[in-house]
Amino acid sequence: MTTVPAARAVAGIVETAIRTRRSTIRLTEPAPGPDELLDLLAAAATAPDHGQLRPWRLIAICGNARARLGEAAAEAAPTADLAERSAAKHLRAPLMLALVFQPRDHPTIPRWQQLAATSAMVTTLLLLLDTRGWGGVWFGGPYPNAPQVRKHLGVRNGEQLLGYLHVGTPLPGEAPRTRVAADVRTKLTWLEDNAL
Ligand SMILES: Cc1cc2nc3c(=O)[nH]c(=O)nc-3n(C[C@H](O)[C@H](O)[C@H](O)COP(=O)(O)O)c2cc1C
Repeated sequence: MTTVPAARAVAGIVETAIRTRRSTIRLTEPAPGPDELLDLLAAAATAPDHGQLRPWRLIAICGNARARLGEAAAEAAPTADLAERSAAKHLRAPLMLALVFQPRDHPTIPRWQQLAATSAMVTTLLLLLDTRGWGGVWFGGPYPNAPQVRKHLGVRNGEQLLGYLHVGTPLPGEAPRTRVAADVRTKLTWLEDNAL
């Protein structure tokens, strides 16, 4: 006889948090400070991670440091217009978290698994921010591979900048965006063979 497992008491709350989370693009002050960020990061670091390699590090960029990073990114832009736009992007949120992937050479844990673990950590961090009332969104750039940006942030050889989390307070009065449910029926295949 098979029995259905008992759900943990937090099941409904966790599921609601996941189903209602949205990325927040329009952000304002304040943003979480260093103590809260470390606390959130400790929680996010519980995400699945083969070998607990934690192959990542974050760089928190706030205040005038955002404008200076914006200048470095602007240098990498191919046109003056894109330079201006890319510089402005660095001032959209009070806090930017540069996501640095640090893959290790490992005999049994390939790079792709380390990248998957890093992505799981970032996704968990976004969910935690959202549940605490902070807003956050993951942007891939601008120009994460540009030498100017890598040098400015001190991204070392072998490391890869996976973009930035913009973090802050959702603008007051913004209605939460509703989500169109994904049709996942074509995303799941069952293989079953009950033959004796
Ligand atoms: C690795 C990664 C990079 C992303 N880069 C961008 C980006 O550069 N620009 C953008 O508009 N959205 C980007 N997105 C998508 C947003 O972060 C966000 O997921 C999207 O706006 C959907 O919002 P939702 O998270 O509320 O579903 C990226 C997402 C991921 C996972």
